[in-house]
Amino acid sequence: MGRIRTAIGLMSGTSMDGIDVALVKTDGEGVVERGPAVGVAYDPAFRKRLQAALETAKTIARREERPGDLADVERDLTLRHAAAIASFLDANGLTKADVDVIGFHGQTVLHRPEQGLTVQLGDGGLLAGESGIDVVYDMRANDMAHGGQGAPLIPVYHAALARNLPADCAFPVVFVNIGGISNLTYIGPDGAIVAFDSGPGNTLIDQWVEAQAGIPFDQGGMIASEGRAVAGLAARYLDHPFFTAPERRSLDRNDFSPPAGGEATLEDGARTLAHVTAAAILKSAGHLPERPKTYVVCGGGRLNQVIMGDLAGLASDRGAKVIPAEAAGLDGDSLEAEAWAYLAVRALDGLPLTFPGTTGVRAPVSGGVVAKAERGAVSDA
Ligand SMILES: Nc1ncnc2c1ncn2[C@@H]1O[C@H](COP(=O)(O)OP(=O)(O)OP(=O)(O)O)[C@@H](O)[C@H]1O
Ligand SMILES: CC(=O)N[C@H]1[C@@H]2OC[C@@H](O2)[C@@H](O)[C@@H]1O[C@H](C)C(=O)O
Repeated sequence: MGRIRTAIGLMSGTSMDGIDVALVKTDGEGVVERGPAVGVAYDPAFRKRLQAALETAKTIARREERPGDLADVERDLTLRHAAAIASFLDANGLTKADVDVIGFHGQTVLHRPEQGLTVQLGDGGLLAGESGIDVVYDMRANDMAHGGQGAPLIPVYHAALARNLPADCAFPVVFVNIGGISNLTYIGPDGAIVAFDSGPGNTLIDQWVEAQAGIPFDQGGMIASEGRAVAGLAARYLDHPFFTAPERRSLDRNDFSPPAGGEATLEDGARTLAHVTAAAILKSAGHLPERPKTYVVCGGGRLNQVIMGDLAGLASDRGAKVIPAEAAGLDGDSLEAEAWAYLAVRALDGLPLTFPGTTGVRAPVSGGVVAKAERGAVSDA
């Protein structure tokens, strides 16, 4: 067992709905003690700025470029993370001295694995200075430099959690994260890990209901529950070459676009896209080495009852059961942030973050950049 550190993970995911903060005590290996967690929502104006940042980022050719107002957005984003840390510490009666490291994801604004390009806004040095805590950030780049897709990174944390699942979670187990994009991690009976992005998660639904009704997401799947799936529209998404590609690859939020306004009613569009989200996961799972027996679902999409209903139905047809993370004793909202805390500790100890079976990297590699609190210095982890 390695040294146990107290780490805080910070995740601003592809849904751009806010910052998830979670504390974990861990040795970066088998010891994982999950602590408090909180979600801090972005105000609508900042969410719009992030959405605009994705457009601006499309011109980036080298990952350090910050065209347009991206440098300002990065600073603002980082200061929001610093404020989230300050209020999290305060709310939990902690001080910076109680925390060894922060794992800082930042905001992905561009992800083009085929070009070896992935860009996360987030100034680790600024966050270390503001919080007074060492920060590990930019954890995707080293994987890409070694031939990986730069995502998903969460599988090594799923594998750690899989060691302590309730006895009724039969293996193979698949952890599914339904965020903006969905990704899955397969853990075989022998502990083998296979992981990849599995398709659009909530991003199409969010963009659809925003454009059609001016609301940010389909709470509980209420809108979808009043609609009917449009078969042709669903097929258009599920026939995307991504699902039949010989090699699994990671996705950019912009790889799938929402339907055009006239293609469905608000309800039918939401119903169709909820089905696409569920069916995409099962379609991608067809590339796994063995049929999964249990799906453990994390991320905001598990709160959409229509997605969950379709997922349960499709999985049951294949002899598998679907449970939300909470039924496995986990917290489906904070799991990604917990993972970034866990990854930061692994990075400090030089342990691999990614593996050939998770990102396609040539050999297991560590990663991340360390920004020291006291000196404002930055170095590779
Ligand atoms: N109560 C709810 N009912 C239905 N959907 C919800 C609910 N709460 C959140 N969501 C959906 O979950 C999304 C946020 O999920 P999550 O925070 O897991 O994503 P993320 O971390 O931003 O994305 P990613 O995992 O792709 O990086 C929201 O945009 C919304 O679509
Ligand atoms: C490039 C990037 O930010 N990818 C995210 C995104 O959101 C989900 C999916 O696409 C996954 O590949 C990844 O995040 C998770 C947390 C990961 O790296 O494991």
